[in-house]
Amino acid sequence: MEETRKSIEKGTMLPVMESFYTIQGEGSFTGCPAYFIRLGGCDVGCVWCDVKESWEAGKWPVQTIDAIVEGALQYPGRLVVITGGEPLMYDLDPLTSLLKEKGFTINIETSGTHPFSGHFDWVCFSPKKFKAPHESIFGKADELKVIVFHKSDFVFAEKHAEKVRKDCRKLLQPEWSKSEKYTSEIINYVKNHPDWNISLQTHKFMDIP
Ligand SMILES: C[S@@+](CC[C@H](N)C(=O)[O-])C[C@H]1O[C@@H](n2cnc3c(N)ncnc32)[C@H](O)[C@@H]1O
Ligand SMILES: Nc1nc2[nH]cc(C(=O)O)c2c(=O)[nH]1
Ligand code: SF4
Ligand SMILES: [Mg+2]
Repeated sequence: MEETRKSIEKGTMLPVMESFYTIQGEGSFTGCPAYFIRLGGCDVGCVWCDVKESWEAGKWPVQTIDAIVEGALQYPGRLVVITGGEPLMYDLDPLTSLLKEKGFTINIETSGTHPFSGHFDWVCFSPKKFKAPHESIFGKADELKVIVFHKSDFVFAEKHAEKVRKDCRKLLQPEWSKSEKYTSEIINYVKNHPDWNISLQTHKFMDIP
């Protein structure tokens, strides 16, 4: 028990809610086959979160990083997406080092609310009103993906855009249940603010994980 706790703290064992080979549905890598590793545990509490069952870390089996990487190696794709839950609740240095050793391209989906760790080829930063980001995310983000659930989210998006790198891609993604209302507003916004692009949750249209 104590050994497991220590291993989680070191990042050599991690709680895994699920892992699955699918098509990246969102963001810059939309359409790319990828192996998703969904770590358990999140303390952000987004009211519209589409994986609330991930929040309680203790609910999910703890796996060694060797077992996690072995799972990824079973599929032909060499792109891994680490998501959650909130993956940066854990030290991701050991897992990403091992994945890199095996030749994977490694992307992360994060709210950026915890100190940054790990080595990534692409960092998707999706800031949340429910918990402020940790300063360490701003220099790391390759993609700023803001979920639009309320009209105030456009201002929220611009506020975060001021803090990321100049070459960071800026994406607006409609919150799934409010898609009908906000997709048209996002289209208008992007046409008038061409430095922003649209991201949709295309896996939900395709009805795949
Ligand atoms: C479930 S989160 C896990 C990773 C991390 N906790 C985060 O929020 O970035 C993965 C992505 O799904 C987005 N997302 C979650 N629920 C959504 C919803 N109902 N509609 C649209 N996007 C959603 C998040 O903003 C994030 O970009
Ligand atoms: N297909 C697919 N693409 C995704 N992109 C980000 C996801 C996530 O939940 O982090 C996700 C997901 O759950 N499925
Ligand atoms: S930060 Fe991500 S996993 Fe956590 S509640 Fe928000 S959308 Fe869900
Ligand atoms: Mg998802």
